[in-house]
Amino acid sequence: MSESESLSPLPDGWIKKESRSSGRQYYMNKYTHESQWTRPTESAKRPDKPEQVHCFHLLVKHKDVRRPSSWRQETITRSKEEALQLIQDYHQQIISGKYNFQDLAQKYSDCSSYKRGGDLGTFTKGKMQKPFEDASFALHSGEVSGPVYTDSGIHIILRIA
Ligand SMILES: O=C(CCc1ccccc1)N[C@H](Cc1nc2ccccc2[nH]1)C(=O)O
Repeated sequence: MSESESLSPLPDGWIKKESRSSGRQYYMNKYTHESQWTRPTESAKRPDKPEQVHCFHLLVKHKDVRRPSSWRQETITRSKEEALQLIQDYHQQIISGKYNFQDLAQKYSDCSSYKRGGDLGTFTKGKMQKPFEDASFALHSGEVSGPVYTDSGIHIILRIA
């Protein structure tokens, strides 16, 4: 390392460390914790902000789901076909503008999020069941999905952000 390099300050976001095994100096990116032997010449890169979405959903369970019970019905007995018919009715009422998404979710959703009109808050990838995640991230803000099938039942999803 030249004289000038050792005197110049480290670029932003780097920490100088010493290897326990070899005693050699190395440099660690304080944002990603990645390390390198060579002295950095540019500021440390920050990880991309993980993409996240904010969604509401209305869930209709049926007798074959993982937990066939909800605040609405202790033992859910409707068939998958009956659940789909209900979801299609709700979907039609929402896209026609006849009813507000949150009002229907608050009245009819079989998920505990009914208390907040179906609001699930924001989430990144890796948090929700895959079909739900794929549908959510495929929506544009303000868009309502068609029927989405998960182990919990049949959902319609509204993405707001
Ligand atoms: O797992 C929950 C709680 C979901 C929740 C997330 C964030 C805030 C509030 C609730 N409820 C299940 C039904 C259920 N299964 C889901 C699968 C994907 C998204 C939402 C879901 N809701 C159930 O009640 O059986």
